[in-house]
Amino acid sequence: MDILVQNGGPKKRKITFFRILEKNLLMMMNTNHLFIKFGSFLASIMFVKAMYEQYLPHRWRNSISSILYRYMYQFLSSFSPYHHITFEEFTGERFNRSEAFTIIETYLSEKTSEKARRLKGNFVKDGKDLVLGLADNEEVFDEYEGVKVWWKCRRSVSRSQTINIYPGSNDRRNFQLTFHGRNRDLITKSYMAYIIEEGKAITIRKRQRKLFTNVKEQKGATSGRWTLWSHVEFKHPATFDTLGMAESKKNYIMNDLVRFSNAKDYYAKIGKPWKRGYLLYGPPGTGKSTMIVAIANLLEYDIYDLELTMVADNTQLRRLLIETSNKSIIVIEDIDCSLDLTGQRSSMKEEKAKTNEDEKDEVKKVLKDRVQGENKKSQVTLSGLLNMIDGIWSAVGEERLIIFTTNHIEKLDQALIRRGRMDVHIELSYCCFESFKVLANNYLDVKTHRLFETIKGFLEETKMNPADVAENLMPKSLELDVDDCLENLVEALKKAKMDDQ
Ligand SMILES: Nc1ncnc2c1ncn2[C@@H]1O[C@H](COP(=O)(O)OP(=O)(O)OP(=O)(O)O)[C@@H](O)[C@H]1O
Ligand SMILES: [Mg+2]
Repeated sequence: MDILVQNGGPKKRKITFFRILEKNLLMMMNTNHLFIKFGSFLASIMFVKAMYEQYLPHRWRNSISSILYRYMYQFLSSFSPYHHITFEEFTGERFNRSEAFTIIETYLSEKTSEKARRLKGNFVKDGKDLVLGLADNEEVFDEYEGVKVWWKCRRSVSRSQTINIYPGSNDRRNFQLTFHGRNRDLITKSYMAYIIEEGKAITIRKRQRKLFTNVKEQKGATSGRWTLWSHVEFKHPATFDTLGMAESKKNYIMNDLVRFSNAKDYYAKIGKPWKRGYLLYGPPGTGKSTMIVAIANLLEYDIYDLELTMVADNTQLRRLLIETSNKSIIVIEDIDCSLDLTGQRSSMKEEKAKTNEDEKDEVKKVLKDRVQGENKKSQVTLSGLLNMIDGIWSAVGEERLIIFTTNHIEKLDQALIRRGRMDVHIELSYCCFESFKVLANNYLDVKTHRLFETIKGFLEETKMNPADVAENLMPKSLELDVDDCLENLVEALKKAKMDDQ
């Protein structure tokens, strides 16, 4: 409300103002009537406001207003039982987003988006997913162990006159958490720890998983940092459901994996880094690589496919390890062919025997020659690899699986595969009837068939890997004819049996 005193010059007007104010204050103090006291109090405030607007230079007004507001706020909040914690979006360096703010934002986007009335949406993963978050200045409540707290996303626009080259960088956002003072301990200790854990878990759940491979050092496309890994989006439909394997073995492996992924405290208790080694061995085409994908899909981990021949030396191997993220699988496929690691701890006699054996195996010989050629560049040693698996550096990061695959377990150095390094050894073998049933169900949607008994008999007598069984089960035309597919398989099994004899 503006009060104007129009008569007289500015000096006279000022005097009139003070007189009226004085009269009001005197009236307020002298009267016994509550109503008049209150009325004159209000009138005094209005006069002060009018004088303030009339006589105070404009440049002072904002700062005086904010000081007054701050003191009034402090005065009122000293009576309030509620406490506040503020998390700024940017702390310290202006363009470094605060980790706490990001975690809270993620937490609130999932936990409170059902409760908030005003939300804001954003597309992520190249426009495939919609993420909802709290709209600016919207408040929402959350409950923790029966205690209610309030979150508010506050946004203010800086009044600074400087022009900023970064879009939106004049906006300041923060999350304000409000709670009753009597719950202070619970909120600052357990609730905050809970938010951090949940926020991180949600981030991991929602992230786009990646398949990494090691490269010669290059600049990361998004981070701009020099990196040794390049990646693509990880998408592979193989799961434990589609994996042909005896049910009991499958359950054992799945239970072991799930137990591992929930065993953070256990590993801390026994004083071991939170990692586990798996060795998958068996003939070609028995599902080793497929199982790695199934594991990654089960635990929602990233995969780091490490090509050892591309690694210059042990130091680079260590750097590669450091650059891997948590919740990931580090895979070295065909470890027996990757580098000539096997001979380094064996005696000369064993080495010679091994060479003779290899020469029988033509494919392996070609591979070995190639690897020996590439080895000239790579100086990774067995001890370097052992250190990567369980040396001091292996404790960098957590929740990681290291998986080796091989077709020839007998050729590997015992030090490499002993328990503690490769904790679980899983043999993937030729197709058994149980594996066949899983494949038949996947490929043909059949659980029983008159030819099943015949196939069972053949599978017991002959060795066919699941990859070949799967290929025979694939319909050869657009129309799915179960009889045809199963007969194809019977023919193939017959042929394999004759070849074996
Ligand atoms: N146990 C299985 N269950 C389902 N599919 C399988 C299985 N084994 C093999 N396959 C199929 O055969 C193909 C080859 O399997 P995979 O690459 O996993 O074999 P591998 O054991 O890794 O072979 P290699 O030793 O040659 O690397 C896959 O595309 C997969 O579809
Ligand atoms: Mg493979």
